[in-house]
Amino acid sequence: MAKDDNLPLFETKSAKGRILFQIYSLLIFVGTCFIFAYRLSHIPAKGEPGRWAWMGLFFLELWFCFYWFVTTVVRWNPIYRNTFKDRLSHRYEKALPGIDIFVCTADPVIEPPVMVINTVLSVMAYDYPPEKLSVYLSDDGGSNLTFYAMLEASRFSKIWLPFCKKFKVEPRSSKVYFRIVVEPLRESVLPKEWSTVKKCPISSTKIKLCMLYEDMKKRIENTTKLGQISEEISKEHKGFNEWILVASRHDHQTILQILIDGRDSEAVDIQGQPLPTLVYLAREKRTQYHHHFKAGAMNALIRVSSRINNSPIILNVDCDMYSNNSKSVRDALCFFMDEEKGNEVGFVQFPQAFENLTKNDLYSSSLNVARQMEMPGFDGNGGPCYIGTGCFHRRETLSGKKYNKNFKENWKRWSNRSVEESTRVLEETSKVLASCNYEENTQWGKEIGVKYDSAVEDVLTGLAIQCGGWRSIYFNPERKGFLGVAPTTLLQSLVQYRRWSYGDFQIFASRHCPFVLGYKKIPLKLQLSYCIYLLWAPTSLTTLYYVIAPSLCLLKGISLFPQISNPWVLAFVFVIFLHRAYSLGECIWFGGTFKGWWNDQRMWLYRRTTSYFFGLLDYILKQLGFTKSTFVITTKVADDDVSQRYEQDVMEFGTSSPMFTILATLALLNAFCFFGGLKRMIADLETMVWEQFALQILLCGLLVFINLPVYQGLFFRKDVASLPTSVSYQSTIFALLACAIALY
Ligand SMILES: O=c1ccn([C@@H]2O[C@H](COP(=O)(O)OP(=O)(O)O[C@H]3O[C@H](CO)[C@@H](O)[C@H](O)[C@H]3O)[C@@H](O)[C@H]2O)c(=O)[nH]1
Ligand SMILES: [Mn+2]
Repeated sequence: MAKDDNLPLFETKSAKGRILFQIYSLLIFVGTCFIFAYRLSHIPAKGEPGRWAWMGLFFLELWFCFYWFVTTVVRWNPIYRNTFKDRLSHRYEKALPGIDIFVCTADPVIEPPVMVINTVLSVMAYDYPPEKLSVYLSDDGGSNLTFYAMLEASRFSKIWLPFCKKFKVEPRSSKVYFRIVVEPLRESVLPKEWSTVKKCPISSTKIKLCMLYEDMKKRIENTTKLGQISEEISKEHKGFNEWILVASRHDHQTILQILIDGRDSEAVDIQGQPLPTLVYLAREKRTQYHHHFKAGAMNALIRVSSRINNSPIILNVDCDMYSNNSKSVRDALCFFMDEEKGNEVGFVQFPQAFENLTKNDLYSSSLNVARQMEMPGFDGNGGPCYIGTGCFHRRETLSGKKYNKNFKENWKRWSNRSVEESTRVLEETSKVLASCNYEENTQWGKEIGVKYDSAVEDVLTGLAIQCGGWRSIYFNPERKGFLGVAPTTLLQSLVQYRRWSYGDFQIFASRHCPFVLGYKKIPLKLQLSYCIYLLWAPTSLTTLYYVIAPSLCLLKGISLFPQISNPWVLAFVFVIFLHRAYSLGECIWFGGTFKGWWNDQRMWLYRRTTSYFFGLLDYILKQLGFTKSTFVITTKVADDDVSQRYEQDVMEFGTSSPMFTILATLALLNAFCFFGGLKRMIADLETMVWEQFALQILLCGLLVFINLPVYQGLFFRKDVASLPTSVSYQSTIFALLACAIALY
C-alpha cells in the first residue's frame, strides 16, 4: 500500500476575505434600518396626496430587503473544490466505473446537426477508457437529418478519437478545435492548396483531418439544405424513408439505433482501439400522450441506458454544451469515489459557461457571478442546484432512491455486469422502454427520474434529490468543463428567462417549495438560498412599481423621498451607493468590465419588468387552466447580420413583441416624467421645490439613461433590428395615457 492511499480525492476550501463581506452586510443592514425608520415616521397623513404611493414604496422596500437578505445568505460562506485526479487513477484506473452520457436535442433547425455531433464527438473523446463510455443522443425532433449527422459522426470518431489522444487535443469538439488551431493559420500561412505545403506550422495530419472534417460538415449541411438523405444512407438503414414521413408529422414511433456497439470487438478506431458505444434514440411521440419535453427525453434515456449499459454514473449535457475539458469525467469521479465522503454524493454539477460571449456582454448572459459566487455559496449552504446540463448523477438518485447512512457503493458490482445480447435484440427490446405510453400509471416523472411538474425540471429534480438526503457538489475547474451557446438576441434572452422564472415560481408555489419539501431535510440556509431564483417572478411586480410610481409622482409633484437637505437622505444615498458599488466590485472581480456591469444593470431591469412579469402571468394562466405547458427552445444559430450586430453590442429588436412594448412604454414614461419633473423644478427654482425631488429626479434620470438603447431603437435607428413602428405607436400611446391618468 502506497502511503497516499488514505488521502482524500478532493479538497474543499472556504473563500477568503469574508470579514469584508460581513462588514459590508452589517453596514447595509444598519442603513436599511434607518430607511425603514424614516418610512415609518414620515407616513403622509390621511388625505395628504401620495399616502398610498408612500405605503406601496414602504412595502416594496421591505420586499427588497428580504430579497437582499436572501442574496446575503447565499454569499455568506462560498466554498471551492479541488480534485486530485492522479490519486484517482493511481488507485482505481483498472476499476473505473462505466459512464452513460446523455445529449438532448429537439429541433434540427435551431439546433443544427453539425453542432449536435460536435457535442457528441467531444464527449466521446473524453480521456477515459472508451469501452466504459456510452453516448446517447436523444432526438426529440425525430429528425432524419440529425440521425444522418450521427452516422457521419460515428464514422468520423474512428479518426477523431485517436487523433485527440495522440495530440492531447483540447477542446475535443472538432468544430471548435479546428477553428481555434487551424483556421487562424489557414489564412495567414497557407496558400490555396493545403496539401502541397511542406513547411507548415501544423502537422499534415492535422491539416488532413481538418479537411476530412470540412468534407463531413459540407455533406451534413448540404443534406440539411436539400432536405434529403443520400441514397447510400437510406439503403444502409432500411425503413428510413418511412420514418422520414412519420417524423415530419411529429407523431412518430421510437427509433433506436446502436450506431457503435462498444462490446463488439470489431467496433474499433483506425488504430484498433475500442470505441465508446454510440446510441441514437428518437422516443415515440403521439399527440394524445404528453411527452414532457426534456424531462421526458431524459427519463426515456435513463430506462434505455439501463437496459444497454446500466452505468452507475450518468452525465447529462444539452446539445450545444460541448466538453471543453477532457478530464471532466475523472474530476467528477474524484467526488463520487472518495472513500470518506463519496458515498453521500448524489450529483456533481459543473457550471454553465458560454463560448460566444462578447466583451461587454450586452445581454448579461455570462452568469459570471452565478458561476463564481452564487453556486459556490449554494455549495457552502448544503449543495448546488441541478442546472440541467454539465451534471454528473449517480444513477440511483435518478431512480428515486433515498440516501441512507449505511449506503456504500460497490463499484465492482457495476463493472462486472456484461449483457451478452446481440445489438439487434437490444435495439428491439429497448424500444418498448421509449414508447409513448410506457409511463402510464407509473411513478416516472413523480417519484422516479427527472420530475415533470415544472418548466425547470432540472431545479425541481435537484431539490428532490437533495431532500432525499444526497449531497450535491459544485465543481468549477480552471479549464471550463463545458461550453454552450448563449442567446444572441434580446428577445431570445428574455424568453429564456421567462421560462425559467415561470418554472421556478411553479416550484415555489407548489408542494415542492423548498420550505415544505425541504423542511428538516435540507438546511434552512439552503432553503433560503433557493429563493433567489424561485422568487424571480413576483419580484417583477415590485420592480414595475419602483420604475413607475416614483416617476409618475415626480410628474404630479408628490415627493416620496426625503429632501436633499434632510439628514434622512443620507440613509438612502448610503445604502444605494454601497449596494451598487458592491455589485460593481463583484462584477469586475469575476472578470467583467465596467460597461459589462452597466449592461447587466439594464438586463436586470428588463428581465424583471418583462420576463419575470410574463413568467408570473404564465403561472397564473396555467393555474386558471387557460394555457398548457410549453417549452420554447432557445435558438442556437443566428444569421450573419444578427451575429454581426451581436458582436458589435448593438441591441437587437427587429420584431414586435409584447415584451418590447412594455420596455418601450416604460422607457417613454420615464422620459416624459423626467422632462416634466425638470420643467417643474426650473419653473419653481426660487421656492426650492427641487430639494424635495432630488432623489426622485435622480432615479428617473438613471432610468432614462439606462434606457438609451430603447430610445435609439424607437427613434434614431433605421436598420432592420430597430423597434418596429407598431411598437413605437403603442408604447407612445400607453405612456401618454399613463401620464394623463396620473395628472388628472
Ligand atoms: O422538448 C424538448 C425541449 C428541449 N429539449 C432539449 O433541452 C435542452 C435545453 O433546451 P434549451 O432550449 O437550450 O434551454 P435552455 O434555457 O438553454 O436550458 C436550460 O434550462 C432548461 C430548463 O428550463 C434545462 O432543461 C436546460 O438543461 C438548461 O440548460 C436542449 O438540448 C434541447 O434540445 C429536449 O430534449 N426536448
Ligand atoms: Mn441551452
